[in-house]
Amino acid sequence: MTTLAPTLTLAGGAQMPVLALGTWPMNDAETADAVDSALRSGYRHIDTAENYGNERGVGEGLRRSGIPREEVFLTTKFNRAHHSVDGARAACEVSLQRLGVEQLDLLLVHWPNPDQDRYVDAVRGLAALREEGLIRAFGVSNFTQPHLARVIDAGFLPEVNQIQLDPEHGRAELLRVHRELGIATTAYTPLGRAGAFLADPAITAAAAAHGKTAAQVVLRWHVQQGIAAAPKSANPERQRENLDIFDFALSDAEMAAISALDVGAPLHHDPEEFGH
Ligand SMILES: NC(=O)C1=CN([C@@H]2O[C@H](COP(=O)(O)OP(=O)(O)OC[C@H]3O[C@@H](n4cnc5c(N)ncnc54)[C@H](OP(=O)(O)O)[C@@H]3O)[C@@H](O)[C@H]2O)C=CC1
Ligand SMILES: O=C(O)C(=O)[C@@H](O)[C@H](O)C(=O)CO
Repeated sequence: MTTLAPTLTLAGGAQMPVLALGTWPMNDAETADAVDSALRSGYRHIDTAENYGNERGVGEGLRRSGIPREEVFLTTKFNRAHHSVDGARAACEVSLQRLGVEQLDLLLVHWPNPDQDRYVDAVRGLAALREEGLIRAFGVSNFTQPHLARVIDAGFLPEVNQIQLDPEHGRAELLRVHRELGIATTAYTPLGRAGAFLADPAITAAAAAHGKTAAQVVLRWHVQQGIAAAPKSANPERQRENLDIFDFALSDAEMAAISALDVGAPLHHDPEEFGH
C-alpha cells in the first residue's frame, strides 16, 4: 500500500501534506518526469513557482500520473512584477493556465522585495483570490518577522511562510513567531542541497540507530517539529526515500543534537537584498 504523508491544517482550513516535492531547478521535461514518479510513489504535494519556468511540466506530470487532481496539493509562487492586487490575480490566472488546473491549493508571494515595498498589496490580492475560491490558501515565502508584522497589521494572516530551514539554519525565533501567530512553516532546501551536514555524527548516529539514511533523519527532524518540508529529487529512488519517514521517531536527545548544528550560518539569500 502507498504511504501518504500526514497533513497540517492551515488557518483557513485547507489540509497541506507535510512532505512536498521541490521542483527547482528542473525544466519542464525533467519536472514532468519527476512529478509523475513522485505522485505514483505517494507524494501528494508539489512545490513550483512562476520563477522556475516549470509549471507546465508540473501539470503534465500530474496528468500523466493519473492521480486525481483533487488528491494533489499544488503550491506555486509569483514574482515581484505581480506585487499588487491586480498583479496577484494576473499571476494566479497564468499559473492556473500553465498548470492546466482550475484552482490552486496554495499561492505564495515568493520574496518580499522590500525595495519596491508592495508586498502588503500582493497579500491583499491573495486574500481576495481566496475569497473568490480561485485559491484554497495563501501565504508568503522568505518573509521575516517585520515583513509578517506589516501584513498582519494590514489585516491579513498568511497561512504559510516558506523559508530556508535545515539543521544548520534552525530559524528558532521565526518558528516561535509562526507558532504564536498560527502560520504554518514549510522548509525549503531542507537537505541543504545534499549538504555536508548529512555526514555529521549527530545525523549519521541517528540514521544508524533507526536503520534510516541521513536524508531521512533530517526530513524526520523537520516534520517532527510540525514543519512541512519540500525536498527536491529528480531520482525516483531518492523520492521514495524522502517520503519514507513516517514509520519512526527521533528521541528528544536526537532532535536536540541535530538542532545543535545551527551555529548561525548565514542564509543563502538575505530577503532584504535578494528577490525576484
Ligand atoms: N521559496 C523559495 O525561495 C525557495 C524554494 N525552494 C524549493 O525548495 C525545494 C528544495 O530545495 P533545494 O534548494 O532544491 O534543496 P534540497 O535541500 O531539497 O536538495 C536537493 C538536492 O539534494 C539531492 N537529494 C535529494 N534527496 C536526496 C537524498 N535522499 N540523498 C541525497 N541527496 C538527495 C538532490 O539530487 P537529486 O535530484 O539527484 O536526487 C538535489 O541535488 C526546491 O526544489 C524548491 O521547490 C528552493 C529554494 C528557494
Ligand atoms: O528556488 C527558489 O525558489 C528561489 O527563489 C531561487 O532564487 C533560489 O533561492 C536560488 O538560490 C537562486 O540562486
